[in-house]
Amino acid sequence: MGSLFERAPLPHKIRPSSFAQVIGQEKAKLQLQKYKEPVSILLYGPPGTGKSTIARILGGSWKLPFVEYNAVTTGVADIKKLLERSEKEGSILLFLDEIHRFSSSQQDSLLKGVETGGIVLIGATTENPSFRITRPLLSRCQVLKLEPLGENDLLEILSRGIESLDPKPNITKEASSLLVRYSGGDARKLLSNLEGLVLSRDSGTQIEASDIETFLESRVIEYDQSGESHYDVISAFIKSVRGSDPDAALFYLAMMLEGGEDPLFIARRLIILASEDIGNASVHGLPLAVAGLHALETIGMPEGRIILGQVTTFLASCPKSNASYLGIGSALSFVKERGPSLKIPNRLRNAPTTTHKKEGASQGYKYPHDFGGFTPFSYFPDDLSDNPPQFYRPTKNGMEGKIREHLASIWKKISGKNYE
Ligand SMILES: Nc1ncnc2c1ncn2[C@@H]1O[C@H](COP(=O)(O)OP(=O)(O)OP(=O)(O)O)[C@@H](O)[C@H]1O
Repeated sequence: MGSLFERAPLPHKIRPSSFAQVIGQEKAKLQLQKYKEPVSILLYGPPGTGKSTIARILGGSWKLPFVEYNAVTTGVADIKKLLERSEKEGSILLFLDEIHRFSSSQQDSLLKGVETGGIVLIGATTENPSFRITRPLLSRCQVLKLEPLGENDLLEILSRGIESLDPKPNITKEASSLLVRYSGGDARKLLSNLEGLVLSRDSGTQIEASDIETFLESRVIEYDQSGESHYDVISAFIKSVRGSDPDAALFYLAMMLEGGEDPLFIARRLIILASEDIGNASVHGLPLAVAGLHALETIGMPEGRIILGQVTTFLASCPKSNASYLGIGSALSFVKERGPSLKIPNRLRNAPTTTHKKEGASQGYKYPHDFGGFTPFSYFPDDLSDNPPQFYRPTKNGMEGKIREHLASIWKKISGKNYE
């Protein structure tokens, strides 16, 4: 058991690292321990009952590199990249949380890897796989159902949590039962509530049933981490940052933190936003968001809230541009349509040998620094030179405005570019 990070949230800190430490789930454990060789599995069960925990344990016992994605923030391109990596490095265990959020075509992108064994998939879902997982994927996976954790299981997990806290809190039996009842069978919620409760009180005082009620009542916002409200709040959060409203963004950030959302999940979403919605309008956005994730991993909670608060307010206050996001999107569509038939022009090829030179490689290339840093030149394949496509259309926002002015000034005599 344990986490790399001393200050990691309690559920992470005491996550079981072997089947012997997993409480309950006897039927599933019995079945899982039979899988000596890697197999792809769909774990179906209520939130906080051990799905990601089990995936990690399997990864360890099969000695496979472990990659964790959430289907909400993952696309076909990520799966393709993983497949390419597995072709070079061998099998990879992909733990795909919320797999039911993948569309049919996204699920199809997993088939090749699962079929060849390059990707050993462990998909986690709270929804019945027969309805939400495509037939071809379903037929390639073992389906295992995790049961809701019973009262005794939850009490055992709670006492593990209590034992691991320093100083060890003093909680009455009634208070423990109440915490279990309010967890709704979700061990993560149970442990997060315990941690929140202990942090909100002076150490050494006895925690009674009435304290639990007061504490939980103060959490006015009903926030269901794996249900619809999780997606509604993260969506409202992202939209507020994108919409440059730091106050609304902080409001939704606070809602997520109060509700026990995984802070690392929030930090990862901010990294994507920094590139997708701010991009070159403020080039400080992406490095700050990445630094935020690293800082959070090092510092943990509750201080991690300060880091998330800073990253959120900065990104919300930055000028916005989705020009590079749109640019790579249209370049990818273009290459998909035209790419294979287009040749790299000789003037851009390297000429390391005399044969290359004889073929004309590098002939006509103009080294921009010989011309003061820039000289007009045709970089596209010859078939496109007459009418070169323009993918990047910088906005006038923030620093991108300067980029746009610069590009306009150097490319002004060249047809096909439009920076007006
Ligand atoms: N069966 C269990 N035995 C012991 N601890 C558990 C068990 N299930 C969950 N936990 C505790 O709860 C935490 C969260 O569990 P885990 O991430 O495995 O749940 P999950 O089923 O993947 O949830 P979700 O669907 O919400 O992602 C774990 O880190 C661990 O501390």
